[in-house]
Amino acid sequence: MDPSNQKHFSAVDYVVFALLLAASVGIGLYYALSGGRQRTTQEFLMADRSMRCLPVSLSLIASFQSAVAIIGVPAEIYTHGTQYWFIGCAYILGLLIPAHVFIPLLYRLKLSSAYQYLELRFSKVVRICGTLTFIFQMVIYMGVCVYTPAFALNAATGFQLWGTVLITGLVCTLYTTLGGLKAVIWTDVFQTLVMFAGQIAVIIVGVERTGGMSEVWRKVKEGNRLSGLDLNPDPTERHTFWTLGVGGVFLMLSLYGVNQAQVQRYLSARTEKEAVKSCYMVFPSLQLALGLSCIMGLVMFARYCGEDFSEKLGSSSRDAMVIYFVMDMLQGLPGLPGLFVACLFSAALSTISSAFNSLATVTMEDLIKPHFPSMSEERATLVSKALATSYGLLCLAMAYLTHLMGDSVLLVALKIFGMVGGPILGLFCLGMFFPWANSKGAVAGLGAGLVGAFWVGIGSIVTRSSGAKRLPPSCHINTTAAFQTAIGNVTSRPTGLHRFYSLSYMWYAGFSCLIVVLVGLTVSFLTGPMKEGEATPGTVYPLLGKLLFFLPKHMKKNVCCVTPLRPAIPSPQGPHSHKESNGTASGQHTPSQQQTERLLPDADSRVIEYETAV
Ligand SMILES: CC(C)(CO)[C@@H](O)C(=O)NCCC(=O)O
Ligand code: NA
Repeated sequence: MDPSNQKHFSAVDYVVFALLLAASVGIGLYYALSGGRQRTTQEFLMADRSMRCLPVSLSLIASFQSAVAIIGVPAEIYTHGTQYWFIGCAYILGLLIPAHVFIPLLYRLKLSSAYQYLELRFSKVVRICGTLTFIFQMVIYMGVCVYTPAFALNAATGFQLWGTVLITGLVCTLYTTLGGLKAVIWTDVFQTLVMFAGQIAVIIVGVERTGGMSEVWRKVKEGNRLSGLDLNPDPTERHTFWTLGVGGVFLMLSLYGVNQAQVQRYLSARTEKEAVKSCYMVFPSLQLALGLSCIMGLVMFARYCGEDFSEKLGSSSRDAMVIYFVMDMLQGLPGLPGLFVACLFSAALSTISSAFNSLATVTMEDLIKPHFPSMSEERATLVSKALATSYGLLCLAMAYLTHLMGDSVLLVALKIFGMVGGPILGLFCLGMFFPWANSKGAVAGLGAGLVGAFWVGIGSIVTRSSGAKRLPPSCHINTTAAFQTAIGNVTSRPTGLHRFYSLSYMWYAGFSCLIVVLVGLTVSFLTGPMKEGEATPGTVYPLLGKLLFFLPKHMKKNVCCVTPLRPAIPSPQGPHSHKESNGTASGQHTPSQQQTERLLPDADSRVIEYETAV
């Protein structure tokens, strides 16, 4: 970029930014030296299962709200209009289902890693496949997260690119390793507040400097940036109500239902009720975050009227222009550019730290501990800390990989969530909702889901079938209409495989989840489906039983093949009563020898709980 276009920081800005880093490390140090001083894995990885709902909920939004969203969403609104806002509709089911299906089921199993569920429900192999898929997902995502803010700052202000990447990665590794999950959650709380403060500051100053609310509104309307509800059912249409509001639900479920980073936070809550409450509290904050990013995109549009930034900012224009806009707006207000940079890095740090800690957890719990059952707690904690550090260093390497990709960062992040998170979601759905699914079916399903997702994902990159319609770079309605007819004449509908490749990326999660379930069920039925009572108690959610609530009980029992959500509590009438426990449609359940063996060694408490109950 031409250096004359670059904006510069004042000393105050550097101080504000340095304060953010210092405060984060300070919180890490505090939790290294207080409480149990991070000497057990229970504290380091699970925060002693003692958290309250407010910090948990702020930490939940921080996990997947990174600089990618802060920069990517305004850039999306600026170029394509406000259609993306409808992803907010997906938050409703995308949070209600985790709160009422996933959290109760996972919390009651007293897990440490979400993937432990897969061993309880299926087998060790499925657990390891699930864990490896998760590690793959988070390692790539982490690279995007650490690279994005550094790259955008570099393009707009000449801030040293790799120096910034290195500082972010190292500071984050430091406080994550020092303070464990408690530090991660409490820095998330602090960083989420800084994130909102930075966005609000830019919007207030931006509206002021573009001539007030009504002026912004007028320009946005003239430029045709306000999108109505697009109900086009075409699944290749990039953003419509269906892709965002329905496809987005699967994306949300893969993040808020089964992703270890989030499940670990639910499990760290002191009670199940607090966990559910924290999930509910994510809703307003996530809407606020989405709303602020959208408004920022609109203010930016009002300011530049869709001006094309590719000349000023080079190839990286889409994402870098957000920083350019911020620096332009905040010029002459010392401290505010620093606050925005702090906002950007808060968003990034809180995501990367969640990734480090969750990766250390699954590597420890799913890959190492099962092989060294007699490892001392002290040793295990030390290994977990070493793991957190190693993932921190790996993250720097992944940032370099992102550097080589060069696409819109929001697109890259959401594609990763869909392509890799979708199949994991499918695996959990297969286990929770389909009692017949067996372990062979699960492995085959996961494999097929990943192949399907990567086929369409890579196909779309190679054939460049993004399905994006660019809005004209102008404020005036006349040119808009002319531009749209011109576009309409040029673009023709893709056919055959090309049509498959142009599937909207918002459907990737739903599409791959569906493949996992379909292939998983087919293979299960071919290889001998599981029978009633074979699955570990509490691992199947009686979905069919709940959907067929109108059937008489004995018919449901035959059709649904369910195990109770919670080990059956004996009712006063004795063991043979037909009272339903916890609303499930099950009959009384007797554990077989096989099931007891299927429980993990560290699940002793569960076995006892169960046996005493029966
Ligand atoms: C996870 C969602 C989709 C929820 O709105 C949102 O936070 C988002 O678009 N995130 C993008 C990825 C990121 O910010 O790292
Ligand atoms: Na974040």
